[in-house]
Amino acid sequence: MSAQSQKARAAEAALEYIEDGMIVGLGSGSTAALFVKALGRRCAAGDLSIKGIPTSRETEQIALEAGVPLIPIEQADRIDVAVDGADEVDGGFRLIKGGGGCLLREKIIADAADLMVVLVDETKLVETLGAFPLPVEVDPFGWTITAKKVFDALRRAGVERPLVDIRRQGDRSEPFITDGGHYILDCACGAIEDAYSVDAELLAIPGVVDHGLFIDQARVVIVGEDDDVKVMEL
Ligand SMILES: O=C[C@H](O)[C@H](O)[C@H](O)COP(=O)(O)O
Repeated sequence: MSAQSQKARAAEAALEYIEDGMIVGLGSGSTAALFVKALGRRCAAGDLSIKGIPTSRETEQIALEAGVPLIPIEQADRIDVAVDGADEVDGGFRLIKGGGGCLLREKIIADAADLMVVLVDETKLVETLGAFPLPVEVDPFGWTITAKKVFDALRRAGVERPLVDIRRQGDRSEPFITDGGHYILDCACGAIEDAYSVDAELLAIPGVVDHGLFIDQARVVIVGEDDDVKVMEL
C-alpha cells in the first residue's frame, strides 16, 4: 500500500481529537491537506462545528475549498489543537518540519495550541533525526553571512559535516520565499544527536527567524500503516 493511503488513514484518525466548538490549527503539506479535507467533509455534513486557523496560504486555500470555516489568528485567544504533518519523527516525538517551507507559522500555531497532533506515514519514523535536511528560515538581509553562522552553529552543536544550501524555486535561479517573506536554508546534517543544542545554537543567530526542529511540542503521533493506524501518546 502507498504512503498516500497511510497518510489518509492517519488523517481520518486525527478527527477523533476534534470536538465541537474547537479552534483547530491546520497544518501544511500533503498529509495535513488530507486532514483538512476530511475535516471539511465533517463540517459540510453538519457533524462538526469548528473554526480553523491555517498555517500557510496553501492550506488556507485548501480549507476554503473544503468548506472549513476559518478565522484570522488575531481573533483566537486560544487554539485547542494543532494537527500537522512532519518530515521526520523520532522516538521522543521530536520532529523535523518545514519541507514545504511553512515551519514558522506551523511552530507559532503548535506552540499556541493546547495539543499538537502529528500525522505521518511509516516512512517518517526515524531513530535519529537528520537524514532529512533541516530547514532553517532566515531573513533575506545578510543571508550569506547568516548561512556561514548556521554552518558554524551546527558544528558547535555536534554536527560533523553540515552542508548548508539556500532553497531555490521555479527555474532554481530565485530563492524560495516563505509566506512570511523569508528564505530557507536547507541544512544536510546526516544525524542530529543533540536537538536541544542545535535549537539553542541556531536561535542565537540574529538572522535566523526559526528552524524546523520541533522539540517538546507533539504529544500525539498518529502513524498510518497499511491496514491500521498506530496512535502514540506521550
Ligand atoms: O513545511 C511543511 C510542513 O512542515 C509539512 O508538514 C512537512 O513538510 C510534511 O509534509 P508532507 O505531509 O507533505 O510530507
